[in-house]
Amino acid sequence: MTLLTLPSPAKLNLFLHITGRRDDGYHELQTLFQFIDVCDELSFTLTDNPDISLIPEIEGVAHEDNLIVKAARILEPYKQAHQGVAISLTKVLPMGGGIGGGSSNAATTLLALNQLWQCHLPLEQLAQLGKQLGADVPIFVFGHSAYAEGIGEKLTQTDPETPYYLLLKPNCEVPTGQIFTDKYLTRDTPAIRISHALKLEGHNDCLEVVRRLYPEVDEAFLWLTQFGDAKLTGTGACLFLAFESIDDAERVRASAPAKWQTWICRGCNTSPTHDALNQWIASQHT
Ligand SMILES: C[C@](O)(CO)[C@H](O)COP(=O)(O)OP(=O)(O)OC[C@H]1O[C@@H](n2ccc(N)nc2=O)[C@H](O)[C@@H]1O
Ligand SMILES: Nc1ncnc2c1ncn2[C@@H]1O[C@H](COP(=O)(O)OP(=O)(O)OP(=O)(O)O)[C@@H](O)[C@H]1O
Repeated sequence: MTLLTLPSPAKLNLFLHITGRRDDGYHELQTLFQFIDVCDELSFTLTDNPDISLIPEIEGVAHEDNLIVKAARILEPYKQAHQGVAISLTKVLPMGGGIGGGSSNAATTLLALNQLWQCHLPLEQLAQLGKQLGADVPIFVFGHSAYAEGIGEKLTQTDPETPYYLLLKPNCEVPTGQIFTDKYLTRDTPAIRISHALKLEGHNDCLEVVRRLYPEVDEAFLWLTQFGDAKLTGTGACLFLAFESIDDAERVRASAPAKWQTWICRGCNTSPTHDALNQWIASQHT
């Protein structure tokens, strides 16, 4: 029985500029992605029947709508084996948080089944397949911090600093589509050069719209701003603040109102999924 267990991390958008809107309604972005070591966990066991099972299902998400199942279905035509897969999920990452949990789960599934089903697809092809499931899937497939353009799929690998972060989830979920269709969203931030991206004190163009629509985010943003340069990730709802020391981060966390979920985490420039997968591959060859 082959068992592969992988972490499925969250991402932060260290900045997110919206530079335009395409004819299909999708937005042109310039953003800097970094992973954090807050993760869901997915376990994959090959089975003798061709089914794709998932335990537990996510409440409110139908089996075939789950991005884990969708990712497995996308890979099915490429599999060299007749086996199906039993997947178990430990969900930690809040949904509608702007930290990309669903996209991360999809990418982790693509990476795991590419090995277990012996599909032998290169990362570029996995990312291309994953893009159909969400704009954030390619970065999780690629597995290295990157500066992104296009709708988030044109990636340039980079290595930003890896501070500690206090991640804070206000008591609400923000649907990505709602923010991108808001008429007050800034869509004309001047494009920057890639070479400037790492030196940039960038901002998130979604912040003002999210604060106006979600008073919970506004309140949490004002609270976190007392301690430094608080930022929104993606289209929210999560906010984050960087710290040089874990003790400083812990002190601020200790004073956070109990109604908000908080995590202390560390930025990582390689995805924990890839670290674990590489270890597993190495163990298969010994
Ligand atoms: C905001 C980010 O999280 C930044 O990393 C992503 O761009 C969003 O990625 P995602 O959640 O995977 O988004 P998708 O599931 O592809 O899209 C959700 C909805 O957001 C809008 N959307 C998304 C990405 C983008 N570049 N422009 C858009 O206008 C579209 O209306 C789409 O229907
Ligand atoms: N495996 C999954 N994990 C989380 N959400 C899923 C999953 N499969 C489907 N979904 C759906 O995707 C929606 C978005 O979830 P997700 O956790 O990716 O939010 P998000 O962090 O705001 O995403 P993003 O940062 O990509 O905008 C959920 O509300 C849920 O309906």
